[in-house]
Amino acid sequence: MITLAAKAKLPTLAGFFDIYTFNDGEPNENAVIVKGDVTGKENVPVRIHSECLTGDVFGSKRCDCRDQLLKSLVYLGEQPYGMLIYLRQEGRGIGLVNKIKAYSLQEEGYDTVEANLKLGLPADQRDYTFAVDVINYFRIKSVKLMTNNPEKIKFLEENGINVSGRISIKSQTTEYNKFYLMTKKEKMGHQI
Ligand SMILES: Nc1nc2c(ncn2[C@@H]2O[C@H](COP(=O)(O)OP(=O)(O)OP(=O)(O)O)[C@@H](O)[C@H]2O)c(=O)[nH]1
Ligand SMILES: [Zn+2]
Repeated sequence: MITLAAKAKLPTLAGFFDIYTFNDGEPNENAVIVKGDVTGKENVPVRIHSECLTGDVFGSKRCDCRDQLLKSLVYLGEQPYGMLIYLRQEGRGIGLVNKIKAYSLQEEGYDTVEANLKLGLPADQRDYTFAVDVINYFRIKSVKLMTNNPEKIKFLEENGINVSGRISIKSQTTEYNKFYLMTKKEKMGHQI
């Protein structure tokens, strides 16, 4: 269950959005940015983006998060309606300190999945309940999910959301992220 906490206009590099924050009884302050009027609509393009401080903010090349974030924003900015749900689940839910510990292990040769396991943590600890609640809050009839991650689609469908399509977000492969992207494809089933 979520309730609206505050809403305001948010002009961005990708056009005009509204930003919503909600109370959901959890300590994380998630943000939702909405293009146009999504209420009651079908086939709404939705990006569920997981926080990556190193990538989203600092432009780290170890991952493709910033690339996906910017491409999603530009795409949404061109649509009549759509939204981006920004979930504060850094490091696939393990937090910043653990993610940096995992990076350090990756420098010793572990891949992104093995590094989490080595730390005694699950490979992916994320939960998309907040996203489900947001989609229901706007009474959205169906979504086109902007993702390469089949787990996100599965979670939404198992929780009663009608996923009418998938929009893939192709990100740039570089010498720094190619092993990470390959691991996502081969070990985490990403459609890339
Ligand atoms: N634990 C850990 N988290 C990482 C690592 N690299 C990126 N992340 C986090 O992974 C999350 C993004 O997940 P991805 O697997 O890149 O993509 P996704 O969100 O599952 O899939 P898409 O919807 O296609 O973007 C963010 O929370 C990042 O902080 C890493 O090496 N270890
Ligand atoms: Zn990242």
